[in-house]
Amino acid sequence: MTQLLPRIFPRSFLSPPSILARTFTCSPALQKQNRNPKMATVKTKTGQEVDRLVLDSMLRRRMFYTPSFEIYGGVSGLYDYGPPGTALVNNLTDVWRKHFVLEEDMLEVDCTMLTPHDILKTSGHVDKFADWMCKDPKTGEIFRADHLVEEVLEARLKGDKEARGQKVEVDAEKEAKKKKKSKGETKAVKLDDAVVKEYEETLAQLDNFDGPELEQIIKKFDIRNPVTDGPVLPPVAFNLMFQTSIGPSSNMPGYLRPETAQGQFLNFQKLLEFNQQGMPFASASIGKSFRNEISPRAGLLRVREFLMAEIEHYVDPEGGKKHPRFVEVKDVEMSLLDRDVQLSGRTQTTKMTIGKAVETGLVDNETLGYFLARIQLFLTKIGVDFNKLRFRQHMQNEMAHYAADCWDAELHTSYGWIECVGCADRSAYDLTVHKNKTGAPLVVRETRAEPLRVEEWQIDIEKKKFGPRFKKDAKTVEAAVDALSQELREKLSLDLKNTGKIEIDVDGVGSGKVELDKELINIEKRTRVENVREYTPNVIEPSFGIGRILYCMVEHVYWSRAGDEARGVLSFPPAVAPTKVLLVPLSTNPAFKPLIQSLSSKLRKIGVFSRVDDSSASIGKRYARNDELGTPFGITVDFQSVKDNTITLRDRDSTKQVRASEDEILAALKSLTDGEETWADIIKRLPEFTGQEVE
Ligand SMILES: Nc1ncnc2c1ncn2[C@@H]1O[C@H](COP(=O)(O)OP(=O)(O)OP(=O)(O)O)[C@@H](O)[C@H]1O
Repeated sequence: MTQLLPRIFPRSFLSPPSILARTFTCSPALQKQNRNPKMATVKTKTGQEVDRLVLDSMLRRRMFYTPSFEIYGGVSGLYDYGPPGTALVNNLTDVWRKHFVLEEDMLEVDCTMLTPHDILKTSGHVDKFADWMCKDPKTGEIFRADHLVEEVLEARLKGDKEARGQKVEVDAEKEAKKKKKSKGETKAVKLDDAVVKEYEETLAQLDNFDGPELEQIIKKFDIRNPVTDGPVLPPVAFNLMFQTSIGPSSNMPGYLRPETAQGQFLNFQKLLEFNQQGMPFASASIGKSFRNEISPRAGLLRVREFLMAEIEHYVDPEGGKKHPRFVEVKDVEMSLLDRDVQLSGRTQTTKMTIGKAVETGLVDNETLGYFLARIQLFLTKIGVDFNKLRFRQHMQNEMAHYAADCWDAELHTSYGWIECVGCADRSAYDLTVHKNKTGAPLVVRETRAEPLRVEEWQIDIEKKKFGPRFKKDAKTVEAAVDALSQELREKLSLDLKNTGKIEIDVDGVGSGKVELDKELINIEKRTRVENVREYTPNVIEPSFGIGRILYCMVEHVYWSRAGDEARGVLSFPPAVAPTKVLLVPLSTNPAFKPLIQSLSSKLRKIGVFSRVDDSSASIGKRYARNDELGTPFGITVDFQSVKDNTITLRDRDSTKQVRASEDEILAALKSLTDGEETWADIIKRLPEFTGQEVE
């Protein structure tokens, strides 16, 4: 009997009311998706060009993933993973844990997904975690503004190329969608050279634009609904968080978290204590995040619920943010696409070691550089093709105002370059805002070797009067006073002396301005002797989207045997392959059963996940099925095995086999799946088998 893969697979956490109320609605978005026009081309690792539709249908047929709630019509942007997909996710996160958490002694935490409003208000998500969308007032269609600009300008550039008789790479998916919905196809219209340049420059910097800038671009280039050619309204901000309320009384608004980071920041003080005040250190977390994307598309690449793996590395901002292990990665060569190149409208990457990139200041500091290199090592370990990987620096406007530097690891696929990992130096922003809001000491305290004498402007607050004057806002006002810079304190001390009162800005209190007089505060220059240094650590944050990485990696390891599209192979490295070894008895003869059962149990004991295929299909068919599932090794049991306990081991990629005793093959499998040996090592030390299995 065929041994089944584990049947536990995570379902989407989000359920539409239609499912919960058991009524039927059919999502037009999913219907559109299911119509599945001819797709773009996947360039495989062996250089073939395969229609993406072929890979897509293989992944669905083998149940790597499937649209959630499909029999109810589905909801775009929500997917369930099937057994091989779930195993792949688990193996990816397992490698991630070993590569980052274990290797660096990180402190892993698991925080709640439900987050009260106040936390996300303080972090800035309530006000700023938004994308820009525009609406076609006639059809009601909603577009993500930057995607709309991209689509229209790319179509015009394509039309220009056609008119100039140049070769055009066609994204057949987009073309087919367009044709289906409209009369119009891309028009072959020659553009002015200056216009082409302007379009290209705009596209290269698209991530750099905010809403008003996108509005200007839409006006300037007369961007319209690509289907109806109708005008669209100016972009408006759309917050991407799913709102909910916590508890039955609905008086505690909350959100499903859009990232795992905030839970880690809020536990900083306890984690530092757990780490016995040792700095630097990192926390890490793997968990679901939720974003109400305006236009989810491209399968797993843009979804509304996804697994994130995030690291928050806390570092002393003084001393250049050095990393003690940077020397181990400094020679790692990387493809870097820097900000200046993008601003000039180009997309060429520079190959450079990370050591050089940090030395020349291209990458801001060692700790950031260390993580960029470690991200690359992780991605190539799980099967990502180095030649389809680049690190793109964020442009100034693209970064949050507090970020010091930010790079995305992007992977090239049939959808173009896709951001899969973000790596940002978030400075001290997050810990500072939460500290200011709550008064919790999210800081590091270190005893100084030599006491430090500091001349500074100090503010004394008359607490007895402060409370009655500001009531519930007293703490917030006090925190704002504490946060005043030395420069401002000096200026305010003069104002206070001259006018008897001052005004300061306080976030979240009425109009934001608060008046303070001499009765409430006093500002004076004094000398302070500091025995303990107190500082807010800076945070370097590598942030991984597991689903995106999974899909891009699948495209990178995909190829078809002998150029035959029907014979797909997924060459997963053994560490991430859903099943490590397939056990195949030569036929359904009961004589093979005891040996298969004993092999199965021995493999379980040594921790190598196997699966039995004892169906009546031919051996070739059974292996072909497992090529599609990416199973790297196969053991065949024949009558020779029953006699002398020798078995064959087959390598998925080369289809070569070796024959040896059961013990030798099991030991080889263990070292192959642990990554201690490769197939090239095995075939050197065990006899190759080129004959036929004994029937
Ligand atoms: N809607 C999504 N679907 C799947 N993965 C996502 C989604 N949004 C973000 N991610 C993943 O989470 C990682 C970190 O999130 P981050 O906030 O940096 O993404 P982002 O810059 O908002 O992404 P994008 O610009 O593509 O919307 C991304 O690199 C990506 O792998």
